[in-house]
Amino acid sequence: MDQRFRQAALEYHEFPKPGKLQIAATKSLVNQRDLALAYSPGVAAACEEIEQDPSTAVRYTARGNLVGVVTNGTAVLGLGNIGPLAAKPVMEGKAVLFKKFAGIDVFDIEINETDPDKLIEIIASLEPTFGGINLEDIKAPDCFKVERALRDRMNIPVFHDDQHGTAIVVGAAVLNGLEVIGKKIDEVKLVTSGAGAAALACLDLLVELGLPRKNIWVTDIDGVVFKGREVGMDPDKAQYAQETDARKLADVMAGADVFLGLSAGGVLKQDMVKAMAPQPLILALANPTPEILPEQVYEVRSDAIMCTGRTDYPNQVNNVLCFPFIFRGALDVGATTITKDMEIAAVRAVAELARKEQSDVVASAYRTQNLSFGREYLIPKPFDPRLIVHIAPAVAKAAMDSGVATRPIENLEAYKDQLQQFVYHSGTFMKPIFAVAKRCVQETPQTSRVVFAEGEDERVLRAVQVVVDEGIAKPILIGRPAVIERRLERFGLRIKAGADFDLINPEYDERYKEFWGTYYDLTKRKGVTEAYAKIETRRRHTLIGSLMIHKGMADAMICGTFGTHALHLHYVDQVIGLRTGCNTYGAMNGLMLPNRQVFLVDTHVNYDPTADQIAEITLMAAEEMLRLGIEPKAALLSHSNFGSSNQPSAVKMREALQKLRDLAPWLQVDGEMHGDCALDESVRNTIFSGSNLTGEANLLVCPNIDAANIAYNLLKTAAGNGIAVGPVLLGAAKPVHILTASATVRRIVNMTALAVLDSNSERVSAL
Ligand SMILES: NC(=O)C1=CN([C@@H]2O[C@H](COP(=O)(O)OP(=O)(O)OC[C@H]3O[C@@H](n4cnc5c(N)ncnc54)[C@H](OP(=O)(O)O)[C@@H]3O)[C@@H](O)[C@H]2O)C=CC1
Ligand SMILES: CC(=O)C(=O)O
Ligand SMILES: [Mg+2]
Repeated sequence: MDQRFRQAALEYHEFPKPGKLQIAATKSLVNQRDLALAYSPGVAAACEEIEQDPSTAVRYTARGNLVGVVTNGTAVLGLGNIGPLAAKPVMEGKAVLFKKFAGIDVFDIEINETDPDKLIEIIASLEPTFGGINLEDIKAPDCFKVERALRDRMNIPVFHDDQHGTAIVVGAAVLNGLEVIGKKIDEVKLVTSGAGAAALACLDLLVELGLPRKNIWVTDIDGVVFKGREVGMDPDKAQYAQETDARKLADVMAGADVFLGLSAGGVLKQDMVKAMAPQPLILALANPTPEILPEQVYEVRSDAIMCTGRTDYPNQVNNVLCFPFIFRGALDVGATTITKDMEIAAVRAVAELARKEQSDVVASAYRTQNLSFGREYLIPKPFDPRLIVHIAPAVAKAAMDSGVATRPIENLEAYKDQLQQFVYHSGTFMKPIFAVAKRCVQETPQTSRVVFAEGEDERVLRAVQVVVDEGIAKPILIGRPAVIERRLERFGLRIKAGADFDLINPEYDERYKEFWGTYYDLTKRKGVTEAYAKIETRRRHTLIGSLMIHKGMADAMICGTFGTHALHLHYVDQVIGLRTGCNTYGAMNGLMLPNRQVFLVDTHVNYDPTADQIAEITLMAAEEMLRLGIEPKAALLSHSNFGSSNQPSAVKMREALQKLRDLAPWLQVDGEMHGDCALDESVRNTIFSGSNLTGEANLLVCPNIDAANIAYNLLKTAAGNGIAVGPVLLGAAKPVHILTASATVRRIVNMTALAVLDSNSERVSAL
């Protein structure tokens, strides 16, 4: 890990609050009555029900959706025995992944105990708290004993993620890898480096999938696992001992079709790779440093297929593809354990998903990568929103078939639909946009230059630090060099002018004459004199940024962190103007709330838009949402509900609806309607039947700027920790986003990624 990334990781963990987790209450507690219900005396009712019938705990407590991620810190990633306290960041991380990818709540439990028997007692005693136990980073062979004992004793799923989560994903990658190179699982030779928790569980599952035991050669820190070896042996390892004189990894690599590394960084050498069979499949999965890096493999074997455990290379084989979803399925049917059949169902679901056509969401999100099934895409990406919809129902069904489901699901199709909703509500949608932006920067930096008009602002500087760390844009800052340098130092930021970003000094730039000349040419018939053009070009940074885009020196702009929207739009309009075919600008704001995504228009531009403008803005917003991989469902909002009022604003929305129906017959849109009808289909259906709008609307179109702006700010503030995206400027000829004075660092970063997507739109949509 380089020093910069290390520093970024530490900052991520420390700010704005230490750690990655907090507890959130699911019930309101705002008055005396709530207090009486939540606590004494009301809570006693829930206690008594559970005492009489323990199965009701799933109704009255959070247990049914609560998993304990439990470790004693004895084999943490590839870091070794670093102890339970140092393991806590990893366990918090697993908790975040459970929540983000599958909506599962987690308590991370770090236990200061290395004696496996005592560990078993402690964990077994936690059964009343949890719906499932995810064991994590406990060293082999203790982990085998602990898991077996807990599976016997506990009546909830116990799953050692490093064993079975890894095995499931490795199983899928091996099945798909062999399919790509045309080899059969019962004919290949496999060599491991590592004979610990992960490696042995992978081997057990691969044997289950058809790999003959005699074709497996296991090595660990003491070399080859052979019959008669006495050092570092245990019964689980002994099952794979071979009758052989070979003693070292290098001795068994000749002719190997598959290498499975679950040991430590740098163990596999180029000479060993050279000795492998044609088209070798190499899974170098040690974290954070793999047994060998892909570039080292390709130097000596261009015919190899590579997988690592890391995000920054293709084919990320990591148990994150499995554990959130296998628990989702198991919890939803109240499984009492996780059976081999549930694991195999998960393997098949992961493997099949990579072979399927890409969903719209994934295709639009990762469009710049080659994501058709093949050498660089053996298994799905962790942010593939289809994972939950595929794996969880497969696991739930296998649990029911195995007879371990205490709450069987009658209608699996309805269950899939319910999980689909989760995908859209989970707010993971920014991440793939970052991935595309990053790819654009790597491949076409010349069209990924974003100019930040307010380059001296603290939030902008902090955001640019993230932009540079993440590699999601080529930043250009407008600001005084001495001021920027001083502030970077004061805020402890690491970015440097020249190396990480270009700097435009508004007080002195050789191109000043060229800039004001262009501005004057563009505006001399709009009342701007030469003298005024000179003054404006020196003091208005949004104007300088717009001129840079106009002259091809930048590709996109982020501005507006001070002042009014109109102040900035004025210069954008003068220099960049409307996109061909557009008659108006509009502003769209998105909110990624915990349980829904909504976009609102027009929050910032048109004070009282006409019906034509509303129709045009709605259409531009819907198209922008489609580009983000979100299916737009538009509601035209009003104080009037489907014709209940004839006030001018209601009539205007009805006219806008007719225009939209003509302009965009493909768009799900209806109105005019109340806000509750928009967001709740059941309310809508009681008022009006036959709407072409189904489900929850996610594009809320307001009759005027007051309504849109007020609704947006109320929702944003009331929702607390939702992610805000916007305002997205609609209608401009080039990607420019005018933010607001309340823009946060996170919002600036999000908008930068969006701007890069826009500035590469021709390339992105051509691919
Ligand atoms: N990509 C993924 O999803 C996952 C990756 N992993 C990674 O796999 C690795 C092992 O994890 P886990 O099985 O949980 O840990 P364990 O401690 O249970 O096993 C580690 C194994 O690797 C062996 N080993 C350690 N150092 C070397 C070395 N230099 N050369 C050869 N063998 C060595 C150990 O041998 P001995 O016991 O003799 O010391 C042991 O057999 C870690 O790097 C971890 O990050 C784990 C789970 C999931
Ligand atoms: C991914 C994981 O669980 C590990 O490396 O330990
Ligand atoms: Mg682990």
